[in-house]
Amino acid sequence: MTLPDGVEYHVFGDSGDDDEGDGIEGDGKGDDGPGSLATRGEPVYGEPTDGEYRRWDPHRSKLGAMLALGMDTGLAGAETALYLGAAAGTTVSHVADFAGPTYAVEFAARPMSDLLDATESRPNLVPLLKDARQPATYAHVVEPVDVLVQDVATRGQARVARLNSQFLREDGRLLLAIKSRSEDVTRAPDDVFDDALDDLRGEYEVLETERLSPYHEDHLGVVARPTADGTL
Ligand SMILES: C[S@@+](CC[C@H](N)C(=O)[O-])C[C@H]1O[C@@H](n2cnc3c(N)ncnc32)[C@H](O)[C@@H]1O
Repeated sequence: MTLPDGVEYHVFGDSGDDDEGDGIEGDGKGDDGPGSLATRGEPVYGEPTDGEYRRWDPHRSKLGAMLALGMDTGLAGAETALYLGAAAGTTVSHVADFAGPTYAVEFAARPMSDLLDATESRPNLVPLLKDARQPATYAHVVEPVDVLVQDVATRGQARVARLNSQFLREDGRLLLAIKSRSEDVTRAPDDVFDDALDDLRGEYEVLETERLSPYHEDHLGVVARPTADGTL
């Protein structure tokens, strides 16, 4: 697996709580060396740091889990990114550490102040207090992007990804985490994932899927690319 430029494995030492035993160090599919996934930037969520490195905790980040599990995200670094479901900035701050312009959409006002704090040292991180189900409300701000990252814990996650495909370049990637319980707590996760993948098709070609356990239970990581029609 290739990590994007700006993301690497770094040994934080004892206090850094490196990922031994989590399936990353030594035997993880995504093992690019010893230590823990890290980017360089100001800390955001109390994560361990070592100089300019900050640990990217895959237990707290679906995209971090996708990278730690060795999924082929297609990320190279310096991409233009649209992130849906930014919350307080845990994951999108790591994205902004290695990406170019990074638009962060979040509709809840409460986590916004933490997200704004994360933007202070990241001039490339653009917070948008918007509903990801209404892309027309931010279409005038967001330029075409190389990667659409989505982690919205809401019903209709595939629909949200379809609605936002308009921003994705033809050769871009959708990196989606689907949470089965947000769709229907009563159904088997595999059935929920099958329906969501069916819903994506037409707008996206699914390239890879992987359950995000042991980091996130009942979540599916999806890498997809837009189909030719209707993209920028
Ligand atoms: C699981 S949390 C995201 C965690 C975040 N991605 C991270 O790793 O740091 C899901 C977030 O999606 C947001 N959300 C849910 N539905 C949304 C929508 N329609 N538009 C924008 N944000 C939404 C929620 O408010 C919540 O903050």
